[in-house]
Amino acid sequence: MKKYAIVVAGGKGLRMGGEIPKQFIPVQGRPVLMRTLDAFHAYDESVELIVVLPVAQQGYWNELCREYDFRIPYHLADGGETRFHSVANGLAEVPDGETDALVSVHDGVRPFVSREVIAACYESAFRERAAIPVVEVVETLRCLESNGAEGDSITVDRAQYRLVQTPQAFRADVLKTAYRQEYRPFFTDDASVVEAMGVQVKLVPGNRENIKITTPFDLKVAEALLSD
Ligand SMILES: Nc1ccn([C@@H]2O[C@H](COP(=O)(O)OP(=O)(O)OP(=O)(O)O)[C@@H](O)[C@H]2O)c(=O)n1
Ligand SMILES: C[C@](O)(CO)[C@H](O)COP(=O)(O)O
Repeated sequence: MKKYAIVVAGGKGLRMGGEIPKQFIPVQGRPVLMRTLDAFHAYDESVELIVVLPVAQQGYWNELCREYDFRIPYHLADGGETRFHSVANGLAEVPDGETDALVSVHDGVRPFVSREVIAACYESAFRERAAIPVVEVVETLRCLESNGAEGDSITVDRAQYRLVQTPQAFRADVLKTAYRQEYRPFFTDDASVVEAMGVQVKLVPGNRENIKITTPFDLKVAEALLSD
């Protein structure tokens, strides 16, 4: 069965700030995005990788690939206005009609996804059509009431919630059909897009190290995870 992985790195990284886009920042000497692609290649060399990058960053990325002698093959697609649009651009690189192919979508800034989680997502998507990794909430959770004022909130049952990670894996035809929908602001991941057309999404256990490098603090965590 053919497997694709769309690795999205088309965002602006506003919460990270800084000169270098966060997907290119070296962590323990290797750029984040390369580490993410390494993880998929280590899982299965036959996975076809599709990297989504803003047009303005593609030249810099090509330079980095030369500098680091990065040889893992991949297709390149252009970043879009939102994550939804970036995924849609990546999905255009997956040929139509490969009805039994599987496609996963992974954040380029989640380099610590485990091989087991990647495997579990593809395997579950093969059986169930759609699968995403999640982890339990380990802190007490409060819901802000009506106007979101901090004094006006209640504790909710954390057992009823999960934190969502990527890769999010799907049968190719399901994902392609879902991404023909009009963009809606609550499409913050791929599961929400697929669910909007009535497909149920299976949850599989994620790995807690699979953080989304979003803020400068996350970079410190990433350095620490690699220093063991
Ligand atoms: N237009 C966009 C927006 C986001 N992403 C990707 O989606 C993933 C998750 O987004 P996030 O980490 O929040 O990245 P940014 O949108 O870049 O961050 P911020 O919201 O801080 O600007 C990232 O790999 C990001 O590059 C993308 O491909 N295209
Ligand atoms: C897809 C995602 O990483 C799952 O947790 C997340 O929804 C991306 O959200 P962001 O606000 O664009 O970081």
